[in-house]
Formats: sequence, C-alpha cells, structure tokens
Amino acid sequence: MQPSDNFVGSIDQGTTSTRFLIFNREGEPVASHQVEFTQIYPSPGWHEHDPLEIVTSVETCIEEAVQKFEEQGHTRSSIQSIGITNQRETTIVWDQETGEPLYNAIVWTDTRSQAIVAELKQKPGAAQLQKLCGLPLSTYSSATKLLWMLAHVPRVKDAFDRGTLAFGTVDAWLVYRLNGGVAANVFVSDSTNASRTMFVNLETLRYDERLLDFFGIRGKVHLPRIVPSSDAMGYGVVASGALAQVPIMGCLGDQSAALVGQKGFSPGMAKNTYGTGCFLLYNVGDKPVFSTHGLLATVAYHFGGKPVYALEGSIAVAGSGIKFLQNNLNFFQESKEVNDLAYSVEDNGGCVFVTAFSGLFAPYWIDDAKGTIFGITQYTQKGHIARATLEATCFQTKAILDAMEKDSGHTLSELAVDGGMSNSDLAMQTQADLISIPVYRPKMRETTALGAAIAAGLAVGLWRNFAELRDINRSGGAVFEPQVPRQESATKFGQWEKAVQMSRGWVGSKRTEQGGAIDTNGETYAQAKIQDLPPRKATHFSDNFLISDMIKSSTYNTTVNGRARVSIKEIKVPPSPVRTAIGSVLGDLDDADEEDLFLELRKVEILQRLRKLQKRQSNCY
Ligand SMILES: Nc1ncnc2c1ncn2[C@@H]1O[C@H](COP(=O)(O)OP(=O)(O)O)[C@@H](O)[C@H]1O
Ligand SMILES: O=P(O)(O)OC[C@H](O)CO
Repeated sequence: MQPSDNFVGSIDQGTTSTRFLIFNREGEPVASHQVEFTQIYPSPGWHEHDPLEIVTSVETCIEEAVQKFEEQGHTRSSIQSIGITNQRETTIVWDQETGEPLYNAIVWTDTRSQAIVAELKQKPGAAQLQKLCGLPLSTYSSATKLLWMLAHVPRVKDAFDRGTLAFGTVDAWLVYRLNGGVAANVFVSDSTNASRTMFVNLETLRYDERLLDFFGIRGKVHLPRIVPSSDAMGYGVVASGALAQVPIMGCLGDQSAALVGQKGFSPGMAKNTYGTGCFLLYNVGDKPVFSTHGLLATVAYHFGGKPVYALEGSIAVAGSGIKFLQNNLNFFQESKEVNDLAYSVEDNGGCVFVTAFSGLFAPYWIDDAKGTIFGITQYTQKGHIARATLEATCFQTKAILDAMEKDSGHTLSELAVDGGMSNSDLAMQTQADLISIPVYRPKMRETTALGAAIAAGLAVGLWRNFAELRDINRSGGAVFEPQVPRQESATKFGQWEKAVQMSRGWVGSKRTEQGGAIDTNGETYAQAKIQDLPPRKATHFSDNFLISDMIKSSTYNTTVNGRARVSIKEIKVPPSPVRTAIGSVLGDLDDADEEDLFLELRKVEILQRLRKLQKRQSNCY
C-alpha cells in the first residue's frame, strides 16, 4: 500500500464537544464527526461531565466518521493508528477492581476546591511546589479536585481506604476504556497530560514523592504510568467497534496538540487556542522556564528523547463566555452569531466584562473574583455585552503576552491562532488591535486534532520527521493586521486592568449587621497582628496595575512565604497607572515571591478600605 493510501484517526475530546477526524498524509481531514455532550453545573462554580458519556461520545464519533469515510470509497483498514487529544486537568476516579467511575468528572473550570487550596497554601512546602511541577496551587490542577473528592465523596474515600482508587485525567480514562477497561488494564497517561496534575516533576517527568507527600496520596492512589506523547506500544489497541484492533499511538493534552498542529516546533514559536478556554503556549525548548509573571511551565510535547517545554498562559473563559450569552442569556441560537451581534454596535459602549466565572487564571490568578460587568447604563445593548465578552479574552491574551515577554525576554512578531472562537473575525481583529502584532489564522482550524494525528502518524511511520510536515496547512490562512494606534489600545487595556482589580474579593463577601458591605478577607486582615519589626533594608516594589481610590498607609508588617518579614510603609498612587510601595524587608525575597508580595500589598489596600468604611459607618450611626 502507498503511504498516500494511509490515514490516521484523531479523537479530540474537548470541554464542549467530542470529535473524531480521519486525516490523510497531506494533513487534510477527509471525514469527521462531532457531538456535543452534557455540561453539568450542580452549584455555582461547579462543573462536571459524566465519564461514561465522554466514552460514548467518542465511540459515536468513531462509528459515524468511519461510516462517512467508507462512503467515500476508503476502507477502515487503511487507518493505521489513532491519536487522542483531550481537555486537560479534568479529573476522573474509578475503582480498579470494577473499572467503573466513582463520581462525575470534575472539570478543569470547577472552583469547588477553593477552600482546600486556601488551606494548602498555608502548609509548609507550598511555596516550593511550582518550582517542581510548574503549576501554581489553584483550583485549576487535578490535585485539588482529587482532594475534594476524597474529602466529600464517601465512595471515593472507601476505594481509597481499600487501596483500589484509580485516578486519571481524560486521556488515561479514554485509553483505559477504549482498550476494554479492567480486562486489558492499560493504565497510562502521556507526559503533557500528566504534567497538569501537580503530581509530576517537570524535569524528570516522573511522579515526585515530595509532591505526592504534600497532597497526602503517596502509595495510596493508583496513578497511570507516564508514556511519551508519541509511542508505538504504550497505549494499547482499541478493543471493539468500527476501529477494533487499531493501535492508539499518540496522546497529547489539547493545548499541546494545538502547538504541534500549528507546527510550533522551534523555540520562540507560539500559538493561542480560543476554545472553551483560551491557552497561549510558547515553545521554550528542552528546558522548562519557570515564570515569575503568572504563567505556567508545562510540557509542550514529548516525542521520545528529550521533552520540549512551553510557557503557558491559561485563560479559563473564551468560547464558554459565548456559550453563556447563548444558553443562559438567550442572546442567539448559535455561537457563530456572536460575531454579527458584536458588529451591530460600534464599540463596547463603555462595558468591560471580566469573565471570571472560575476566578481569573493567568496572569492574575485571582481566586476570589467572579464574573462582573462594569459600565452598564441605560444605553447598554446586547451588542455591547457581546463585544465586551469577546474583548475579555483578547485583553487577557494581551496581559499574558506582556508577561511572556518579561519571562522570556522575547517579543512575538505574530500570533498563530485556532479554536472555535477564532472563527469570529471581530474577535481576531480586536486581538490584533490590542496586541499590536498581526494575528495569523490557518485555513484548516482543526489544529488540535491534527496535532494528535501527527503524534500517532509519527509513531506509525506515516511521517518520518517534522520536515515532512512542512507543507501541511500552509496556504489559505487569514492575517489580521493591527488597525488602531498603540496609544488607543493601551488606554482600553488600562480600563480592563482597572476592572480586573475592581473584581477582586467578591467571593466570601458578606453584609454586616450594620448593613455595610464588609469583605470577610478584610476582617481577617484587620485582625492581623501588626508587629514592630526593625527594618533591615529599604526596598522599592512597583506594579503596573491601577488602584483607583487609594492609598496612603501607616506601616503594615507581615510575612511573605513564611520566610521574609515585610514592613510596608507607604503605597503611593501617582496619576499614572503605576503604584509604588515603599517598605522594608527582613529576610530574603526573590522573584518567585513577587506574587505573594503583591498579595500582601493587596491586604494593605483592603485594610485601608475597611478603615475608611468603618469611619463612614461610625459617621452614619
Ligand atoms: N463562529 C464562532 N464564533 C465565536 N465562537 C465560536 C464560534 N464557533 C464556536 N465558537 C465557540 O468555540 C467554543 C468551542 O470551540 P472548540 O475549539 O471546539 O472548543 P473545545 O475544544 O473546548 O470543545 C465554544 O465555546 C463556542 O462558543
Ligand atoms: O477545552 P479547551 O480546548 O478550552 O481546553 C481545555 C484545556 O485543556 C484546559 O486546560
């Protein structure tokens, strides 16, 4: 059989839908099928999927796509291997003895583990985690979702106590079930997915005892064996259905797959995928780069030999914001209509939508924010809200690119994009205008599925090296050139940053008996012990976000990461959107502590607000 008669299949199991695509050697999809599946939102901030429905959706897509493929005159035996790509971090647990799930999948967007995260942050060793695994302690990773299940789901705890609890991300679950479950017991995860759990050392790509001990699961939970992303033997074969006996040879988390599908194989290349969420991955080569500006370090891909790493900017809400307008607010019937609705008005009409449905991820990592629309007046129309929704992801992308530039010292000259929301021309034009560089959108936008197909195709020899991929999906793309002056973009971005700061602190707020809104965090901070520490060295901190209504503080003493005692004397807000804190540090702080230091600065602001509020209240009563 000629190579041109051979094909690879690609399962793309995303947050909103599942697809199966069959690619030829030119990297063109020749047949595909897609189904949406149930999104379960049991409580505010909770988001679940049914693990069995995920498997059924994959099986349905395979059956339907293979049928379409054969209707074109091809035979299923020409499909040489299968690749899998999937939503990452989403956590599934099952009983190793029965192979049955013990709870719904807790989706990556879910924020129910917030209290667990807050508690873990106080634990010794918390500050060292990110250096080991590349991820910040947040509700996003799988680890805290697993801990939540152990604390709240008796069936999960029982299996844990009996030693039969199996944990996996969606890739591990799919490989396990497609191989036939308990009977074959193929229990593996690829390096890119495994590195999103917080259990894996980013440099060795092995489970790290320090991480497992920190989360209290060492030796108590069955974890999948970690396998390279392209592997001829590791992932077994499909047990039944239209592609029975076809080997699975590729596996990548969806964001890694998109980078591969965009052929971002050289350091300095980046892509931004606007799916349910939006994720910018920047190839940094064969050594991880640990961010000091709110980004994640992650595995880009691992095709045998040395893994390749990426800096990642993760945005929790992109297309899901559009789905929210569609399903919850009934703005339109189909996602693609958002574009025309947003074009129906000239601009956002003064509205800024901080789509913090899951708090805010990179580069801000604000757990206590919730979605907030600022600037609504009687003038506001649906079109303004639609625009503000699209803009939110673009603003966050701009913040991520700024952070990436600081971490890498490199300025991107063009941004390659893909994913469902990238179909909106208005969103992509807005993106180019905000980041002042061209945005390149390829013609074939199923780059995530293509990435998994490439992983499987390299393993089976359909392609022998990256050079053979060069011409795939190269022509017919669209370029969006920046069209507004930088100063105008900077002004808009300043407004966004202001809105981000104003959205903080909502979670946990309550009303006092006197009727004034008081932030519970503020109360805690007000009780914080103000000690008299002798300053050792004077230090200058600055940050570029706008604080609208504050601050001149008296001295505030605190500790950062339990190591350095910080005494903040004064926070100045000059007319420019740069604030400066003047203080002193007793002990050592390095760049990695910057974020924690900003948290302390934030406490001073809250303390100030509380004082102001109390003063106002005592004037009233
Ligand atoms: N034409 C469009 N314009 C804007 N958004 C779109 C369009 N088509 C799809 N979307 C959005 O893209 C998302 C789906 O993108 P996709 O890349 O399939 O995501 P996932 O892999 O997370 O399931 C949906 O949330 C949907 O609202
Ligand atoms: O479903 P997507 O495409 O937004 O991707 C989800 C991510 O993998 C979550 O980390």
